Amino acid sequence: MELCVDDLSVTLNGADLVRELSLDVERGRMVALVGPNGSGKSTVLRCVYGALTPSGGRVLVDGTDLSALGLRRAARQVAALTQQGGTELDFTVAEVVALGRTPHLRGNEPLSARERTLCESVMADVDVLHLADRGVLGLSGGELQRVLIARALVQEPRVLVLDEPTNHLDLRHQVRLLSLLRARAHTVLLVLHDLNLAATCDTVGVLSQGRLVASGAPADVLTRERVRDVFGLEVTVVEHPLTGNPQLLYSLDEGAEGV
Ligand SMILES: Nc1ncnc2c1ncn2[C@@H]1O[C@H](COP(=O)(O)OP(=O)(O)OP(=O)(O)O)[C@@H](O)[C@H]1O
Repeated sequence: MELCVDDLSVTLNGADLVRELSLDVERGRMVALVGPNGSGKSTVLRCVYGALTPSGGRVLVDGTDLSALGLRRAARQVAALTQQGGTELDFTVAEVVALGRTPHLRGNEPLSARERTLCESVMADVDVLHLADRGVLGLSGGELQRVLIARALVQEPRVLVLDEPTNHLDLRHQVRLLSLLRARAHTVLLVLHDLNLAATCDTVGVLSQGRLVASGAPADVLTRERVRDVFGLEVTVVEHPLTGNPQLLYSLDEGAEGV
């Protein structure tokens, strides 16, 4: 198993944010975590990429407990796109992407020819190569998000952990990103709010109040009853005519109780 989240619990300031959560991601598979705001998705990811020490349980990557590794070695195992992943300094796009190679470099060692080619090809993949010489502070939200995704990809980790990677992306870039992750057979744990995008993943895990209340194939998990129970929303579930994945349809009338 590439990533094994084993009996994870997080208690902060007396609140149980994550409760006894276990989840595996096989090599080359994509697992989406979905759930209402505040259900604990980011907290789980923070434990996986090492920003938070769980109160109980452990995270294993390829059988190794990440907490036993130093920062550099851990960063070769897991790369993260976080919700607060921006930069306050006006580095160029190319410089920010190249920072993804830091865990693989010694001191001020320059990038090798292979690494420079890797950075360029990943920038082309996520459609930011044309922005290479621009300062990141002047980018649009979606452009910056794609730069940060590129930085995580060039890190070449075993496992990619992506917290709402489609945030800010237009529809074409959302689809392009998930297609790329799938085509390259990356091992991915990601948080998504769009349940129809989550339905394209191999496994969907549903969080509610810190508990994993369902996990499995999208068609088994994304049912009308579960969406009603967990999200409090009435949806109609139809089968995608081409892929067979479940697709959720909703109308504004069903969500009219206020936010
Ligand atoms: N340091 C903290 N102390 C107390 N509670 C916290 C702390 N950090 C997060 N929380 C709470 O933990 C809960 C889970 O937060 P988390 O960010 O994991 O949710 P999420 O499912 O990712 O939500 P969203 O969909 O809104 O991004 C929330 O209620 C949040 O307010």
